[in-house]
Formats: sequence, structure tokens, C-alpha cells
Amino acid sequence: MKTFAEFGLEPKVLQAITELGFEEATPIQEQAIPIALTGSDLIGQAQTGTGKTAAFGIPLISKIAREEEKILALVMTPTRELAIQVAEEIGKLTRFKGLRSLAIYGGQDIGRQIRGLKKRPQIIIGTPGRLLDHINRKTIRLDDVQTIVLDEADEMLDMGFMEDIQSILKLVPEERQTMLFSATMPPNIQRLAQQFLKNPQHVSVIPKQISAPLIDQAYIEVPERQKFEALSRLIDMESPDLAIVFGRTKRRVDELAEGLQKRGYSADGLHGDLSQNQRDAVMRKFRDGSIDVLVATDVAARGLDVSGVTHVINFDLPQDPESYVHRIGRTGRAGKEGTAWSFVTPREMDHLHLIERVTRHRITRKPLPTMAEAIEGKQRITAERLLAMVEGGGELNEYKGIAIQLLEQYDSVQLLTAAMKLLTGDTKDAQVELTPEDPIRVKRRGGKNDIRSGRKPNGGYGGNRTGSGSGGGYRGNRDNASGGSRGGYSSGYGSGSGGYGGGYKGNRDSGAGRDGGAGRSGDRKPYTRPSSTSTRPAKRDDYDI
Ligand SMILES: Nc1ncnc2c1ncn2[C@@H]1O[C@H](COP(=O)(O)OP(=O)(O)OP(=O)(O)O)[C@@H](O)[C@H]1O
Ligand SMILES: [Mg+2]
Repeated sequence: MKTFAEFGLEPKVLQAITELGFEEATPIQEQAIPIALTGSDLIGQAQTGTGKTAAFGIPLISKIAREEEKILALVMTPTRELAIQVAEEIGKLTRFKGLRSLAIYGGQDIGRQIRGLKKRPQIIIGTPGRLLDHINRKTIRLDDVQTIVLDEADEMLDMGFMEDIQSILKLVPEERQTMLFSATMPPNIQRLAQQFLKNPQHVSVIPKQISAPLIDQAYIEVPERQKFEALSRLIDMESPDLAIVFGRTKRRVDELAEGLQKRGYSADGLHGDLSQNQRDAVMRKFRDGSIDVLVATDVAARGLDVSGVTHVINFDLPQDPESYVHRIGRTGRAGKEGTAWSFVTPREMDHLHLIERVTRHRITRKPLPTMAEAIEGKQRITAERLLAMVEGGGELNEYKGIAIQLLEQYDSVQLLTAAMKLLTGDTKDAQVELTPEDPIRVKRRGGKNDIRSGRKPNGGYGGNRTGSGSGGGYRGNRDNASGGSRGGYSSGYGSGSGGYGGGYKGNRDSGAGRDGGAGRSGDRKPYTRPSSTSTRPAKRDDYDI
């Protein structure tokens, strides 16, 4: 492992890195930073939670001088929360160097952003829709941009963002450095990415499985109507410090958050229909631990780094294997361990196997937690709380008198048992009804090209690629990949012409409110839910999920 001092970084940047508590470079940092410092284009792939932000952030800030008054670097992210987070990390890295960076994203007051832009930031971190807004208003000019980063590049180059990304990149000088980063880089996306890059160097530190290694992965087979009960029991049994529960749709997230609250859990929901103020408030509460359970759509799947997340629960399986990798990657970050659970309805078992094949990782089957296990978990937490109070040496004197009195009259075991029952509370029997969701399925197109007959269990995906060949088995047949046609996107996990591809239609165009480009939503096609005959709902239930 290298120390950061070995990269020849300037002292002020090194000082900031030390302040962040980074002692050694992570593998992606070790490999990507020297290449990025040469100015070369770069495609970087490394598991979730392994420091990709600093891997592009450090070289990016190293190239900029404090005196500059133009926008010299642009980082694009798929979600607002991620733009905010990346801006924060870049802010910390430039703390001593004194560069100016600004997050630009939908849902935030545009006037406030314009005032921020007047301070002449050199670095912009933004979501594409709002960036285009500013470009159209001429409040942002990209003529001087020297460095472009697409964080979560495969997502950014997916159909939903492609058009916007293309429009933005057209405005950036050809003579620039372009870097793409993600934990997942399907070969079809890599090929597409080459359009925007010049002789890119590939840096891939994906050992053998794509998902992060410190995540314990399990699934529970459970019918749709028992999922909520399973969730309650699982949370009780596991008593996570912080957990993220992923639901498929915004409605699902609302219902789940409400249901959990009803049962006494400290939970809240995050999805794209909330106002940005609400979204910010929920993220703040989750980051500072005032809620324990964040229920979210895939809006929280990518990039978010919240320390202390011990559990990720896929209440609904995600639409595609990449999404699974990113979702579970919200735990097990920066060398910490984490646990990921997925609920799989009987009809979704094929989909689970697809995820296993693509991620090259066996997911352990576990039984539904029993009532007894749930109760035991709750009692353990109550006991821990009690003991923490006893050992914490808090001010208990006011209660001592009555405690002594009670102990003289009653049996101590009975007294403590009653106190624990009271402390544990039993609000959790509240009835919760969820609107059922259709199962996610690998659409069978039949024939010999069906993915299940044509793929070996460890068919390639990515791997330690340094060239541009595609990993066997994970070829995409995205025939319209570069066409920019909306709604007709087939991602193509299939091998050959049949397989998974055709069934993987994402109706991701919506636009309305995407990243909230003020004044833009009107000229876009409104979002329409996929027809009820489709076995696959849209990859997301709205553009801004
Ligand atoms: N060299 C380092 N030493 C210790 N911690 C680090 C180092 N680099 C980054 N980190 C920390 O690791 C965590 C994960 O980093 P980051 O969010 O950049 O991961 P990522 O690879 O981008 O993950 P994702 O694929 O989920 O976006 C952050 O909290 C970050 O501060
Ligand atoms: Mg990241």
C-alpha cells in the first residue's frame, strides 16, 4: 500500500488528506491517482466503498490553482444527494488549498446557485438536468473546463442521462481530461464510453466478485404478503445500528416508512417525489443517527456514504444486478463489515440467480426469522440499553429510593422482567397493509438463448480488465445503445440475441422533475408508468426515483 506522500502531491492537499484520516491509499487510489495526474483519460472501476471519490478528487484538485476564476473541473453524478456528498468531500480535500467548489442540483433554489456561481468556483459538482439549465441561462459556461468526471459512469451513460450528458460534453473543449468511475462497468457501457474518451487507461481493481468483499449476503424466500412481517422480525433480530431498506417504488417507500413508524421504529422515507427540503432533512436525520432506518428507492442506491450503516435490506429485489451491487454497497464501506439481506418472492428466484451469476457470488439462503428470534433480539437491545445506563454512571439517584422500596416488597427477577417489558414496548403489533408489487422476473424469451441455459455460473463480468475486450458471458446486446432513442433501451444481460436483453426494457424517460431543472420539465415527455402487461416495471418508478 502506498502512502499519499508518494504521489508527489502538494503539501496543502496532503494536509487535507491527513485531516480526513486517510493513512494509506486504497487500491483504486494507488492505481488511478498517478495515471490521472498525468492528464490521461481514465476508466476506473473498483468495488463500492473503496474510495473512488478521492481517486478522482485528488488529481482533479491538484491541477487547479487558487487564483483561477473560471470553471475548470466538472463532476457529474446521477443524484442530488450524491452531488452534495461529492461536493463535500471535494470541499474537504481543498480545505487548505482554498479552491472554490459548488454543488449544482435540481430542487435547490436556482437564485441561490447563481449567487454561488458569482463567487467564481473552479469546480462544479452537479446533476445533468440542472447543469443544463444553468448552461441555457448562461450562468454556467464550460469553455474552460479541463477535467470532466462522470461518477457512477455506467448510470450516467445509461439511456436516461445519455442525451443530457452528450449535450453537456459538446460544450466542453476537446482538449480535456475525461474520467469515468463506477463499481460496475458493463462492457457495453465501456464501449459506449469510448466515444467520449481519448485513449483511456483502464484501471480495474475488481478481484473476483463485483460486490464489496466485507458484505455478508443473505436472502429470505418470502411471499409478498409476508414481507412486512419479515422486515419487522429481521430488524428486531438483527438490531442494526443504521439500516437502509430499499423498496421498488415511491409508493412502496411511503408505505414502508409509514408502516415502520406505526410499529415504533425510527424510520423515514427518501424518494424523488419529496421536495428537496424533505430529502435534505431525511438525509440529515439519517447521517446524524436521529433515524435508524432509511427507506429508499434506488435514489439512494449509488454512491451514498453514510458511516455506521450496518445493514442493507432489499425489501424488493432490484431490477438489475448492478443495482444490487450498488444498493448493498451502502454498507461494508471503508474496511468495515456489513450485512445485506434480500427478500425474494418464490416467483423471483430466477432473478436472484441472475444476480448471483452476474455478481459471481453465492447468496446464502436463510430462514424467515422466527417470532422467538425477533423477541430475543428486542430483549437483547433492551438489556443493552439498561446496562449502558447502569455502566454509563448516569444520574440515577432520583430513582434509587423507589427502587429500594420496590425491591423490599417484590421479587427482583419479577421487577426487572416487568421493567424490561415496559422498556421494550409492544407497539409493533400494529397492522400494516402494503399495496402488493408485481414480482420482478427475468423475462423468458424462450429457446436456447435463454440466459439460464446459456450461462455458466461464473460467466465473466468485468474481471481484471485492462484492455477493451468484453468479459465473456456478460455481453450486452444494446443495439440502440448510442441512438439516443428513449424508452427502447434494452440493457442486454443476455448472451447472444435472446436472453435477458429484450425483457429488460427500461421505460426511463420521464424527465419531469428529473433533477428538477427549473423550467425544463414542461418541455419533456411526462413520465408514464409501464403498462400493466409488462412483467418488468420501469427500472425506476420515476426519473428521479
Ligand atoms: N485512503 C483512504 N483511507 C481511509 N478511508 C478512505 C480512504 N479513501 C476513502 N476513504 C473513505 O472511504 C469511504 C468510501 O469512499 P467513497 O465514497 O469514495 O467510495 P466509492 O468507491 O466511491 O464507493 P461507491 O461505489 O459506493 O460510490 C468514505 O467514507 C471515504 O472517506
Ligand atoms: Mg462513489
